[in-house]
Amino acid sequence: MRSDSIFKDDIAKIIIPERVLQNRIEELGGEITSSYQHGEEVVMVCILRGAVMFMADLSQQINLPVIFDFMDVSSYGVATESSGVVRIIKDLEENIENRHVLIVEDIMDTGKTLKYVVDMLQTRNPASIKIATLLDKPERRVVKQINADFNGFEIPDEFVVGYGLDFAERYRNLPFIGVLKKELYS
Ligand SMILES: O=P(O)(O)OC[C@H]1O[C@H](OP(=O)(O)OP(=O)(O)O)[C@H](O)[C@@H]1O
Ligand code: HPA
Repeated sequence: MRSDSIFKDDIAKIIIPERVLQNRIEELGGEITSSYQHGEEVVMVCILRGAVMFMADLSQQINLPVIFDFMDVSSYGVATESSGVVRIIKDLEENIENRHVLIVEDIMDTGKTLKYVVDMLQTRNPASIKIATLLDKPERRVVKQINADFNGFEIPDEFVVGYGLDFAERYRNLPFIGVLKKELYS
């Protein structure tokens, strides 16, 4: 972390440093590329807002023609516990029928958000749906029928911020994944 970081006193520890994060994203890009046919077009669906950083970096490591689209769903509001009620705030612009969809998500926690998004996109008859998540907190899973095809890191059950992930909309612009000090939200 920069020594003059405005958030320095809020982060208990860094669990995934910037370099480690970027190396893994490069690997994931390779895995994703080889999982499709050569030259196949993929519609990358970024789940706003947390997956913005991951979408931007991951897409540059995928050697396929990719189309960007964005969907905004929300279940957390300003809380650190999922409300369980997923709302669509912004839908896709693209018609995904008969197209290959790669959902790009920052974190799978309870799994409720991804389950909801996958079920909804499935009704639009895409050629395929795959999921790429940067982080997975398996201990927190409530919805068991959902798995990421590509996952960056498994992390313990701690509330993390940075690299797109927020607490009350803050900390998204940190270049690493860190654990927020408990006293800031408990
Ligand atoms: O597996 P789950 O328990 O459903 O949690 C994961 C979801 O929660 C967060 O979104 P949030 O609603 O906080 O929106 P944000 O991406 O805009 O921060 C995160 O970005 C995932 O989309
Ligand atoms: O640990 C987390 N941090 C930020 N947002 C989240 N959404 C689900 N889990 C988390």
